[in-house]
Amino acid sequence: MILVHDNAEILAQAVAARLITRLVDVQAARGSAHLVLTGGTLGIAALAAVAASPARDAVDWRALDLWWGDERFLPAGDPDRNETQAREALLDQVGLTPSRVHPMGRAGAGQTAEEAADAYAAELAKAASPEDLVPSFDILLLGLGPDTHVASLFPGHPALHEEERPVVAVHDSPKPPPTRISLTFPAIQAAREVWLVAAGAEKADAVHLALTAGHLQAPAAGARGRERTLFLLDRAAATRIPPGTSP
Ligand SMILES: O=C(O)[C@H](O)[C@@H](O)[C@H](O)[C@H](O)COP(=O)(O)O
Repeated sequence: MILVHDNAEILAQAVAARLITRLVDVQAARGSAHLVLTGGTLGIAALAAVAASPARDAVDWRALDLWWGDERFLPAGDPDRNETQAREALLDQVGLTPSRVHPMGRAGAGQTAEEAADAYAAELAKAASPEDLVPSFDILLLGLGPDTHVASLFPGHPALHEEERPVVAVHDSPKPPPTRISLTFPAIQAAREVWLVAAGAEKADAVHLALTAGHLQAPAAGARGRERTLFLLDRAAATRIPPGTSP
């Protein structure tokens, strides 16, 4: 489903409202929820909007498992880490269960990016059903790069071809910093719902490709959930959507 809002600010507010409502519904049905966060301007703005929402604490934050779709492989606390930005925007303001917050590895902690990716895969497997590699994520948020990247899956990079491992290290990222950790398509596509969030004219072509191309040409074309896929856009990012297409 494609939803278009007037501008980035309203989009962030609408994503926040939708996220709160969906988490409340999932927790009512299953008692807990798994949410995968993204970095990027909109991804963080949506978290800040959740933090400011009067309905925020309708979510049972103690019964929420938080994961990341990707991470910049930087030292703990580095302001450019998606984890740091998520903590500042929301996580430090709500009563999460610390053991249910699952940040990806940090540089300078004695692990290579590869070792950190393997450690994350083990953490995912531990939280998953015995036959699965990752938990059944209820909502997996993704931002969208102008080059159609999602998480840290960049066009032309080997991570696009990973069909087994749920998490990989990424080097030479065209978007700084160069070293990252990312979920792969198998992990992303294991999610019940994938919500792709994008705003700005510079994303319009990427949105078009995300709806019309293959995932090896445009990684965002692989951003699909098992049960539902939402493209949550502002008008400027939605100008090149071919009539009648949906994710
Ligand atoms: O670590 C990251 O950089 C993000 O996870 C990345 O995938 C981001 O979501 C997109 O690049 C969109 O970012 P903007 O919304 O800032 O354009």
